[in-house]
Amino acid sequence: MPEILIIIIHRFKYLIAVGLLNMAKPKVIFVLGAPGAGKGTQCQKIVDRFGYMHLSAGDLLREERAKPDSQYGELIESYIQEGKIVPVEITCSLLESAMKKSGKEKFLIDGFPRNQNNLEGWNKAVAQNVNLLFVLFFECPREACVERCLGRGAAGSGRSDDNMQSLQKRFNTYITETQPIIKYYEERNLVRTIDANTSPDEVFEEVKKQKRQLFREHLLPQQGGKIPDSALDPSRLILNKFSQNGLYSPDGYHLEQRHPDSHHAPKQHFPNTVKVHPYQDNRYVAPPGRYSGLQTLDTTYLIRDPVNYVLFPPIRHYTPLPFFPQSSLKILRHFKYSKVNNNHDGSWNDILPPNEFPAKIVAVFIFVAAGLFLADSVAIVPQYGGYAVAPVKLRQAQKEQQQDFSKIPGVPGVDYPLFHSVPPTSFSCKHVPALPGIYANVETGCQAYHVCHDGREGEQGASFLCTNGTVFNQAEFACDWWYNVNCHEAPNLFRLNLDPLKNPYVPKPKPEELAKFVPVNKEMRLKIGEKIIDRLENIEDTKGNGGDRGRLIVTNIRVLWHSVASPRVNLSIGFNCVVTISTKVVNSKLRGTTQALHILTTSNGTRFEFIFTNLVPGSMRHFTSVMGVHKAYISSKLYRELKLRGAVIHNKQLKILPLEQVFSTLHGVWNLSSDQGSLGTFIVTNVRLVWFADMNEGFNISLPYLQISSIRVRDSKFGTALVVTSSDTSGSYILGFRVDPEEKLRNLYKELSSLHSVYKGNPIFGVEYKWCSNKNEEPNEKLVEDVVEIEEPKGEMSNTLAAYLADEGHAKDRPPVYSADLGLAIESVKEGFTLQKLWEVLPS
Ligand SMILES: Nc1ncnc2c1ncn2[C@@H]1O[C@H](COP(=O)(O)OP(=O)(O)O)[C@@H](O)[C@H]1O
Ligand SMILES: Nc1ccn([C@H]2C[C@H](O)[C@@H](COP(=O)(O)OP(=O)(O)O)O2)c(=O)n1
Repeated sequence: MPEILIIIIHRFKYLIAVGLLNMAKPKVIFVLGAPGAGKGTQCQKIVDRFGYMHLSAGDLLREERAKPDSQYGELIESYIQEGKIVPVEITCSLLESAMKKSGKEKFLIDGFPRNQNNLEGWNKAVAQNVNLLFVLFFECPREACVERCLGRGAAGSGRSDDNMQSLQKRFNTYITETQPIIKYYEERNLVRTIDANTSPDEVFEEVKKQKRQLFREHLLPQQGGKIPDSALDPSRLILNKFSQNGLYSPDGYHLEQRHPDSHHAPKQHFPNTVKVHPYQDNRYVAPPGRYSGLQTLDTTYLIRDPVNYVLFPPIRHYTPLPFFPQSSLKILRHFKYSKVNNNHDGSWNDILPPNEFPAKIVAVFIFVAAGLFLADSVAIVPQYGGYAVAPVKLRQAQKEQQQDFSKIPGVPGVDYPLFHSVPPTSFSCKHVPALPGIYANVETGCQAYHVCHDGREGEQGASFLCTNGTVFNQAEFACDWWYNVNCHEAPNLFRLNLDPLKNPYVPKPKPEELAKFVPVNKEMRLKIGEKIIDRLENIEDTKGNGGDRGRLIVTNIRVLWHSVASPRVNLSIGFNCVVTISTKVVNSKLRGTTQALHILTTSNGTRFEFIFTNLVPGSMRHFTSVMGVHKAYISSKLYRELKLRGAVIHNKQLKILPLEQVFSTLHGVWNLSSDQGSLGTFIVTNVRLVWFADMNEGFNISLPYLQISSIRVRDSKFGTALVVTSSDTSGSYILGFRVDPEEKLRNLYKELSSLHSVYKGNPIFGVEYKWCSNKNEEPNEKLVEDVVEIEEPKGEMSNTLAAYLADEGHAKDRPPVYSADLGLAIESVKEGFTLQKLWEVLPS
C-alpha cells in the first residue's frame, strides 16, 4: 500500500484566526534567589553561553534612580535602602521598555517578580505578551549570601544596600515576600532549583545540567530521555494529541500545526516543529506571525533524533492515493520532502553545545504523552500524521524514486497536471470570499490549492499540491481524481467557503453544542442520560418563527423548541454553546411588545440569537427554568469535563460532587507520567476517576467516564500498568498508573472497566435543577405524555449492571439475604437479576 501522510488541515476558529496578534512572543526566564545568591553572576554566564538578554530588575531600577531627570529616582532610592520592593508599575515599565528596546527574543529577568505586587502587575500587564519558560531559582543559605553581599560592598559595588542594616531588611523581604512567589511558581511546576552554595563555576555547571536535563526530559524515552515530571501539566499534555490526530484540540485548547509546505518559503524555512501558544484564557493557540527564524518553539517539546534514526518506513515519492474520502473534511495529500534544515535555531537549540549532539539530526514533534513509555519506540511513529521530518538519507533516496503513473487513468501531463511544487501563479487571497478558506488554483489545473487565512502566509496563503492524478475538488474540499473534477467551475464554487458546514476551517460542533434547526425525530430524541426538566406550552420562537405557537423543552443538556402545528419546525440549543441568557423587550407577533427570553449562542464561530416569548401573560417560568438549568449546567462541569490540577481535593479528601458516590479509594498508586512516577491516591466514583499526588494534592487529575475512551492493562518499562486514554474531545491524554501488587492493579482495572461501560452508556451529566418557585409554575407532569415527538431512548440500556444501577425506586435498602456464592449476607438482588448476571459485566 502506498504510504501517504494524511494531513488534517486544522480548522481553527474565526475568532482566534482573526484575533491573533502578528508578533511572536518573546521568551522569558525569571531568575530568583536571595540577595547575593549569585543571580547576576550566573545570568552573565548564561548570557555568554546561551545568548539570552539579561535584564536585572535591580540594575534597571538603579539606572533609573541615577537619571537626573527621573521622576521616580527618590522613591526608588528610599525603597532600595529600606530593602523594600519598588511598586510594580515602575519596575514593569522599565522591564518592558528594556525588552522592546533590545529587539531580542529571549530574556533572563533577574530579581523579578519579587512580591505579590510584582507578580500581579506582571500578570496583568505583561504575562500574556510573553512566553514564560520557567523560573531559575538559586538556592543559597543566608550566611553565605550575606557574606557575599558584604564582600561585594567591600569590593566597591557602590550599592547603597550592600551593608548589614539594609541586608537584614532585604532578607526579611526575601523571606516574607519573595519566597511565596517562588512557591507560586513551584505549584505550577515552573521552578528549576539550583544549589548556589558552591563556586560560581560549579553553580554554572549545575545550570547547564539543568538545561540539559530539561532538554533530555523531552527526548524520546527510549533514547534515554525522561518523561518530564510535569507531564500532566496541560501545556505538556496538549502535545499528546499530536500522537493521535496531530492537530485538533477542542475543549479549552487550540493548536495549529504547520506543514512545511504551508510555510511562506518552504524551501528556505523548513518549520521543524509545532508552535503552541498559551492564550489569555489558558488555551493554546497557534503562534502568530510567520515562522521565519522562529522554527522551534520555546517549549520543551522539540526533540532531536540521533543519526540514522528511522522515523518512517520508506515512503514512495508522489505515489497516487488509492482513494479519497470525498466527503471527508480531511485534505489528503502526499508527503513532500524538502531540504532538511539542520540549523536548529530556537530557544532550545543552544541547550547543548553543538558537539554534544550529532550534527545530522532532525526534529520531530515530541510525543510527550504521559504514557509514551508504554508505546513501542519506532512502531508508534508511522502512525503519526503530523508534519514530521524524515532523515536526510531516507529522503534523498526517495527523491530519486520515480512515480509509477501506470495505475492512474489518463495521460500524465495531458489529462492531469504534473506539478512537483506549487508554481508561481497570479492567485491571491485578496480576492477570495471568505477567510479562512480553501481555494483551488485554476492556473495549475487545480492541482494546487491555497489555504487563505489571516495573511500570515503571504498573499497566496498556504499553498498545497494534490497528488499527481488528483486535483482539488472545490465542491468537496478535497483532492479528487482528475476525472471527477471540472476545474474551471472552481471559482464559481469559491463561495462555498462561506458555508460554515462546508468550510473545513470552521470546526464542526459536537451534538450537545449544536445550535441549529434539526429534523424532528432525530435531534429531538433525547440522548442517553438526557432528562427533561421542564416543558412549557405556548412559547413563540419570536426570532425564527414569529407567530407560531410552540413548545419549549428544557433538558439537562439543552433547550428544545418545536412548533406545535408543524413539529418539523424545531430547534435545539446545547447549553454548551450558550454565551448568555438574558431578557429582552421584543415585539412579538402573538403578544405585542413584551419581555422575552434572549439566548445568545455561538457555534462554529457564528453567533446565533434566539428569542422566546411566553404567550401566557405573567408567566416567568421560561426565564427561571432556562436560566436556572443553564446555571446548573455551568457549575457542574466536573461531571463532564477532564480537569487537571483542579481544586478537587482538600486536605487529601475528594470534594464529592452532589450526585457522586465514591466506590473505592486506593492509596499507593503511582502515576507514571514522571520519570520515577509520583505516588498518590486513586479514587473511583460513579462519575469519574480521580488521582492526586500525596506530596502535592494540587497535582491531580479528574477524568469523568464520559471522557474516557479506553482502559487497558499493559506492560511498560515500569512493569504492568493501568493505561487510561481520554477521549479526543478532552485531549486524548494517555495516563499510566501502577499499583502493587499486580493483583490490586487488575482489580482496579476490572472495577474501572465495568464502571466505565456502565456510566458511559448511562452518563451522569450532573445537571440538577430543583423547582422552588410558585407551585402553579411548576412543570405539568401530564404534558410529558402528550409530547410524541420527544422520544425517550428505548432499549439502549442493554448493559445488565446499568439496568441494575438505574434503580430509581430504590429508596430503601432491600432486606439482607445470605448469598451462598459469596458466603456473605448481602442486600437481596433486585428482581429479575442474579448475582451471576451481575458478575458477567466485569471483563475477564
Ligand atoms: N557561587 C559563588 N560563590 C562565591 N561568591 C559568589 C558566587 N556567586 C556570586 N558570588 C559573588 O557574590 C556577590 C553577589 O553576587 P551577585 O551575582 O551580584 O548576586 P545577586 O545578583 O543574587 O545579588 C558578588 O560579589 C559575586 O562575585
Ligand atoms: N523586582 C524588584 C527587584 C529589585 N528591587 C529593588 C529592591 C532590591 O533590594 C534592590 C536590589 O535588587 P537586586 O536584584 O539588584 O539585588 P539583590 O538580589 O538583592 O542582590 O532593587 C525592587 O524593588 N523590585
